[in-house]
Amino acid sequence: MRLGGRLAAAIEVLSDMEKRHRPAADALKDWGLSHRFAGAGDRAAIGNIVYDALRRRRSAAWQLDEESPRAAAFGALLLEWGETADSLDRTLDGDRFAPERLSETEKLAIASRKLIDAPDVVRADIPDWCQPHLERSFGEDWVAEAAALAARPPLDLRVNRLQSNRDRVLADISETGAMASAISPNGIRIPPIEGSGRHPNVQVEPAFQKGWFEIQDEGSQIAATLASAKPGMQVLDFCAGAGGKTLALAAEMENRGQIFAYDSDKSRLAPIFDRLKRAETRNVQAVTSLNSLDKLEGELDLVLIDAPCTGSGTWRRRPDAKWRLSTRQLDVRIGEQAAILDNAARFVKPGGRLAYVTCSVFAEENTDQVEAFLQRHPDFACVDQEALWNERLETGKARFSASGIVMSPLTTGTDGFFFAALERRA
Ligand SMILES: C[S@@+](CC[C@H](N)C(=O)[O-])C[C@H]1O[C@@H](n2cnc3c(N)ncnc32)[C@H](O)[C@@H]1O
Repeated sequence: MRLGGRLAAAIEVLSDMEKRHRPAADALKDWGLSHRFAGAGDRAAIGNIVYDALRRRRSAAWQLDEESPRAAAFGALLLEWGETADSLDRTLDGDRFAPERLSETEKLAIASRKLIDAPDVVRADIPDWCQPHLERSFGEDWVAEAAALAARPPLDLRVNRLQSNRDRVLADISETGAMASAISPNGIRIPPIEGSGRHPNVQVEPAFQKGWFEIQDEGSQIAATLASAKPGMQVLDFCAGAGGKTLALAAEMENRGQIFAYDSDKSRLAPIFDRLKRAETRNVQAVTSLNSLDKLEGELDLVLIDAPCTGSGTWRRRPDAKWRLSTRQLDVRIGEQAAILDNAARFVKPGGRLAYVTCSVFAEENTDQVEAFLQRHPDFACVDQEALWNERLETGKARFSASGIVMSPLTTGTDGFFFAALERRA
């Protein structure tokens, strides 16, 4: 397929998403199933246009002065693929699979509108209601922070120290362009893709099959490192999900001590069993019944809460979620987070630690939660978060406050994450 056909396909997928209110991944999968002639390269390119269009939806609408799937897809090529109105005209000319070429009105809008003059919410590429939340979290940097959340993400891997080391994995996958991560001591980064490219399918690498590495955003790796699990500890991963952080904690603990991996949703926890096996993790018990944990009350060295959240820190990877999110969902998550904090804290032993993590950048889900928790639980106190960072990591600088650490694409080059460590008084 030429660019014109790929562009037309992307418009079709974006229209389908809009009409049927469905996630990008589902709409792209369906398109692929009903267009089997399209090769892997075509699918990757169409996916890239769709995801770029979703990341930059408001800028694209501003640029073309038109809000439609067509404007979003053309905008993606103009804003992210280095195309111009002229180059698109030339490329699409004579391509019978291409969408209608840019109209004179659209061309006029492109020529006369400069993104730098656009309102803040447009340059930030966010829904209006998110502005006060981002402004509260990032102060005067909020537009730049939000814009960084609208860029393409890298592919991050975490080396499993139970089985390998970073140099060995880097040597093994050297042809992928992988390099050591900037901050995470066990991290490897494959930079963001360009244009119509795609990230290598690292899951087919023998090194992956052997359990030498996992796919995990560097921010998530850093959060697991900051949790400070040590060999021999008794640990509860209270929202374990598919076990991304559990596996990182097990490696930090060198397979010694015990991790209870609990999740209230059995289906979310299910993939953990295969992952534990592949990583050769031997100190994890997956738990699906909260009652079975009762005997651990007041006994554990570390309780990690990787809380359900809005995911506003992951908009680079899931840009469709940015437009679906609502204040109502934010309120629901805030309620869940407070309840989980109260429920999980009782397992921490006196002198033990509670680590609270979200992949959101909203203060309401982060520092506000920590501060409200401390009001309700005066037997807990925050540790010095910046000192903890410096003790656990050799480099890097995030946004530090007394009640937590915020990572973001702009400051740490990671997804947006929040981490806070609290200690229960002995
Ligand atoms: C951010 S995800 C966890 C991701 C996982 N820790 C990882 O690193 O791959 C949040 C998880 O919290 C779980 N969850 C939601 N409400 C919960 C509750 N009340 N108790 C325990 N887990 C809960 C969800 O099922 C979901 O798997």
